[in-house]
Amino acid sequence: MTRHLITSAIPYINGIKHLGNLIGSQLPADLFARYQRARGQEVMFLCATDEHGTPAELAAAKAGQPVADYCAEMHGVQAEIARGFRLSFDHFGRSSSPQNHRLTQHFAGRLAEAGLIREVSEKQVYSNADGRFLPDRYIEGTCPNCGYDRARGDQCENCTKQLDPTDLVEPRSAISGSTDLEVRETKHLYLCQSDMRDQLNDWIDSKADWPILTTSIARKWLNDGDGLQDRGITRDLDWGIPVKKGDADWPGMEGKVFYVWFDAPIEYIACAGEWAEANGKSEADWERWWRTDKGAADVRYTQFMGKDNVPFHTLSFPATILGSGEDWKLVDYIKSFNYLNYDGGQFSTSQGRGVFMDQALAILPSDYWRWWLLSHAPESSDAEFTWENFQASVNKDLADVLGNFVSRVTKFCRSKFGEAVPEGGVWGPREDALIGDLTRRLRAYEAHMEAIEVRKAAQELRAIWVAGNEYLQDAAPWSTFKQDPEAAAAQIRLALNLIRFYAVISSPFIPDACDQLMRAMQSDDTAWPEDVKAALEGLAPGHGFSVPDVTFRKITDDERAAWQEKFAGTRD
Ligand SMILES: Nc1ncnc2c1ncn2[C@@H]1O[C@H](COP(=O)(O)OP(=O)(O)OP(=O)(O)O)[C@@H](O)[C@H]1O
Ligand SMILES: [Zn+2]
Repeated sequence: MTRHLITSAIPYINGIKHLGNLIGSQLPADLFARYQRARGQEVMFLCATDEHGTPAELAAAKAGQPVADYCAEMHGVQAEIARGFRLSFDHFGRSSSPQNHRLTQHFAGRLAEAGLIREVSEKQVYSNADGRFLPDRYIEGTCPNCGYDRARGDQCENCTKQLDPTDLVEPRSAISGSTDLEVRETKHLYLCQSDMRDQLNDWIDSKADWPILTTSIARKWLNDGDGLQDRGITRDLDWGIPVKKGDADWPGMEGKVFYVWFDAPIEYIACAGEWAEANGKSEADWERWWRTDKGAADVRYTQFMGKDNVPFHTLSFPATILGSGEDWKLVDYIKSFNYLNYDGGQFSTSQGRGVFMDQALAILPSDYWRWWLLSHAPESSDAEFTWENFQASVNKDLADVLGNFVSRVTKFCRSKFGEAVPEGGVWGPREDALIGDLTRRLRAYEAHMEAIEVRKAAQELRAIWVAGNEYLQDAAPWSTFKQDPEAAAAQIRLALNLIRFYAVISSPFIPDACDQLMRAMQSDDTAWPEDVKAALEGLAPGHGFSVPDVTFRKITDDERAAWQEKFAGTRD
């Protein structure tokens, strides 16, 4: 048995996530976790909300709430929506947890002892009216590049140029609007990533099996200009993890917090501690997933994320782990994704453009979305969500192929043989051929799932559903029945068993529908079909079943048109 530690990039707290976020991280991670559990492996699947940083503070201010309250509420909202999409996290934690505070301070202390943190004096904008420094988005002004008058301290939204707060012309505070600003010297901590460049380079070089998307982004930053840059890991903010060396104060760093990108990945580890606390487990119980000196040596760790998160996971976080000199588990495989775009443009949380997870669930059950998103995952290039494509895939794959098979088989059996698996007849060459075909396809499906080739796995699964339909079409039990009811019974016995077989193997993609099919087949035998023939004899003659309600319905043209119009603009 393999032990799989699986983490999804942790979604930022400042709003409900869109379908791009979902397919770029949480959903494929869930697919992999469900698959490994179905294969009998031990899985620890963790995710959390990413709660620190200026966007959270500003979103809370906009909502008129203290930032801690805002984050607690939004965490609840995101957790509820994750349940709606059947994301099977073992724990959905929070980067603001006490566990993450302790661990982040611990790592900073270890890195300082190892000489991997240096103090840098830098110039920052200070607002006299607000009595504070104005990092990143706390400052607005005119872009020196394009003249846009609402550029922010970290970036101009108009021309996309990356800025520093001191670059802005006629700067003002985003909090009070005050222009009574001055540039002051302040000290910050930098993680000496450049000292670890060779070590990181060797580590990346050893990952020959990683997706090119992952390694190419890592190499770009390793070799960019003068090579890997040191990164500021502290900020002048109130909300965040106070800068400390372990549990000791850090002289000169009073009132500062760690930068969100320093503490966010550490939450992957802290989240396991939160899981232990929430489930009455011990320290040893979570450390056996994370400490190679405490039982995690045989763990395989896989991370899932969109491409913009790759530098932090291939360089910064490994630098933190390696630099600590402690035996923490390093990631074994990083599955990264390109972007899913929305109907000719980009999904955008800040502009409210696209379909958001709550809106998706309000119009259709999660399986419809899971199937479309996973079967169109942006793996080799960016992908695009269009309503036409969504309608076509759902109607064809889910309604016409899978749903129709279930409905025809169960209804035909009920009308001719009653609501139990019929007895009589034997299987012949046609059934042998089908079993041979299904066996080959199932092994291919397993290989794609192991390799986390999401689209290929979906294609193979669809082909397995199609094979059942073709068999049914070819065997035509409704005609056979007229001359040879026994032969028709054997065909339908196979087809009913195929429904259970489908429910078992499709469950990582469409778990609710599969639960429904298992109930209809009155079976709780979810064992993975190692031997396809044996699996197709699992439901013996006389085993009861019921005709399920419509498994998947079709999306009408009117619905498609209405949704297209409803989601054409932006959400407020
Ligand atoms: N359009 C997209 N397609 C696929 N993955 C995406 C897309 N946009 C963001 N992601 C990924 O979603 C995950 C969660 O992202 P996060 O909550 O940090 O939002 P984000 O990257 O700020 O995106 P946005 O501002 O659009 O919400 C990350 O792994 C990110 O790389
Ligand atoms: Zn600009």
